[in-house]
Amino acid sequence: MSIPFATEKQVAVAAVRRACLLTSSVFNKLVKNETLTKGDKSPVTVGDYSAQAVVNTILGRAFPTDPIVGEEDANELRQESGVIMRQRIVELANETLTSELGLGEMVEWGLGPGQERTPEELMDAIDRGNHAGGAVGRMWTLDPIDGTKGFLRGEQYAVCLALIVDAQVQLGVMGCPNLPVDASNPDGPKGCIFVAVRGQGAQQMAVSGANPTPLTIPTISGDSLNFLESVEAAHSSHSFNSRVSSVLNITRAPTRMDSQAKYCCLARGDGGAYLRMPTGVGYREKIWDHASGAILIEEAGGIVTDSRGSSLDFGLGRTLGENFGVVAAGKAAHAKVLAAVMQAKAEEEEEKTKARV
Ligand SMILES: Nc1ncnc2c1ncn2[C@@H]1O[C@H](COP(=O)(O)O)[C@@H](OP(=O)(O)O)[C@H]1O
Ligand SMILES: [Mg+2]
Repeated sequence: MSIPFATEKQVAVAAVRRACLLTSSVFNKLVKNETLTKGDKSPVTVGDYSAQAVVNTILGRAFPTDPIVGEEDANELRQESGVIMRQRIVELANETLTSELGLGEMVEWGLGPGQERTPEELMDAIDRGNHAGGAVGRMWTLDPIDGTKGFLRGEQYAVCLALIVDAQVQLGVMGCPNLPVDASNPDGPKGCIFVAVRGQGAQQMAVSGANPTPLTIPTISGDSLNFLESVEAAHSSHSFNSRVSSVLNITRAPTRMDSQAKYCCLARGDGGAYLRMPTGVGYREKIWDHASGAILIEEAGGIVTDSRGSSLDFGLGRTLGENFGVVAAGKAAHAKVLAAVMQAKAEEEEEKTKARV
């Protein structure tokens, strides 16, 4: 009997690995004209666009009928003002698609020497990420550089790809090129890929594929629980998390980190819980910011819900339309953390009411 999603896993790991090599090559080296600000005020770089071009090209070749929900689109690049960025993206994407990595995946997936794509093909590949999402059928979701702000600061970022079937995440692959392989040796080797397949467990490996290691979230006792949270206070309320820490008598400072690398760290026990609390009304979390992280945690033996305890619903389109925030933790810690979140919310509400009267 064949192993479910074996080909999908192989293709997704190859695509994420190439995107990791690409993004590492521009990491810390971006120059003027290689970054722009999107309509929602968030930054996007030639790294984000070219990584999406590469991953979507590989997926388009391996699974031509699968739709993709990707973070970026090529609208800005198709304008006259996007010419310089477009040229650089074409150069980076082709360098990556044609490189000979000796990984045995070349010809079949349209990779390797002589496989250059035209600028039009690469812009179309980026725009293959325009799918609206939904609850029925297969679709991939891609964040080519999650944590673009971390990427620009020279800190953490992740290439995140997941396969969703009928609204359930079945496969998640995350590449964290700047994450230490071993958290207890922060100055040691960096660059990890995390893989999870529904019912088949979670793994960490080197970007090369070497040293695959199964991951299980360790049971963390009350005293040593600590939080992982966003660096950006605009993405997740630091003050609310500190209120939750007080409820739980947590004295350790939270570990602040950009991107879904937080889920990866939680899966290997480098933190006790990931808390993401909305900072204001209106923002809806995007499916590409959570799909691969959520399956990694579940397959490593943990639980992921929103801040009200509901499961994340990946079948409502490009956003997690009905969810508010995220609470992820090992099985033993999750209920405790969720209860503390509820209590902290009630206390906050009470203080607001008192302040009004
Ligand atoms: N107001 C907001 N609230 C929550 N998340 C937000 C947000 N504005 C942007 N984001 C998302 O936060 C992601 C980064 O998360 P984190 O803070 O954990 O690193 C961004 O991903 P990109 O960097 O891919 O744009 C973006 O999708
Ligand atoms: Mg993102």
